[in-house]
Amino acid sequence: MELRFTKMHGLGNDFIVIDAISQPAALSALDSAVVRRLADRHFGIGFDQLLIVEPAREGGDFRYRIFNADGGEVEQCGNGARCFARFVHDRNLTNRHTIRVETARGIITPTIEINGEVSVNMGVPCFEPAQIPFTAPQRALTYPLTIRDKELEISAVSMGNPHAVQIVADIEQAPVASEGPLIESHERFPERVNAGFMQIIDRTHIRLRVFERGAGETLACGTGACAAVVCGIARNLLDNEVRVAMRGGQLHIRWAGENHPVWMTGPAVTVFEGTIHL
Ligand SMILES: N[C@H](CCC[C@H](N)C(=O)O)C(=O)O
Repeated sequence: MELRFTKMHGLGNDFIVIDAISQPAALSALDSAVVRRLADRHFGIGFDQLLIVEPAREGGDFRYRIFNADGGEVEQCGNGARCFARFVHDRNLTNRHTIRVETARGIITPTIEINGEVSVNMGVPCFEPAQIPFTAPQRALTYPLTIRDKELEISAVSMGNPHAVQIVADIEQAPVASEGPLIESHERFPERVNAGFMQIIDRTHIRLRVFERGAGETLACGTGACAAVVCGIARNLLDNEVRVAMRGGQLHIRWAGENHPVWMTGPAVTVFEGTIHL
């Protein structure tokens, strides 16, 4: 079997996008073992996540499915949402500039801006531990989290997918490689978690690194940027509009506060087209 794919990235967080509307056989072919093999940067194509474009089922324009490099299907991907919008727009699968995209955790609405960037309403963040999911007696701004012999102070939030965010003094010295995997697989996160490391530069500017669930440290993480900003705003450490600088580039995040949606704006780039031989 052959499948056409498009290689894309959002600030270096890289994806392959597969149109399962014109290639319905993709849905049965892409099991977790195949996704893992394709994700390998030597034996496969190489990507952080695989994105699938499916026909809508619940009144949206499209359905959007996301698989991490480890083969696990997940609920949300922010950089991927911008690339998804760019993909369906550039292939004339829609003539809309604001697209209603069904995800495992509700509808998100990317808009292709005049300057070519993509803005996405990423939905309302959820801080309730049970919804993240995260084991904690009650909702709090921060929680102690013990890994090996060290107690961390984290915030926890869901952007549809789970995030644990901690503040560090120097992002370049942050223990992402050593602590990231321990946080990712911590028992208090029964579905594992994305581990964010945030350095606050000032109330409108942070630097961020994310050890992603199922992918490891990526050059950028869209939901991670949203999670870090809303946790910072909830702690009154940030204003409502924040520039998030990551290794792959910058995102602009806006949040008006509790019960409001988070807005993310940034680029989406098409790199090449290819054919998978399964
Ligand atoms: N690793 C994430 C999915 C991809 C998120 C990230 N690439 C983004 O841009 O939001 C998870 O397991 O929840």
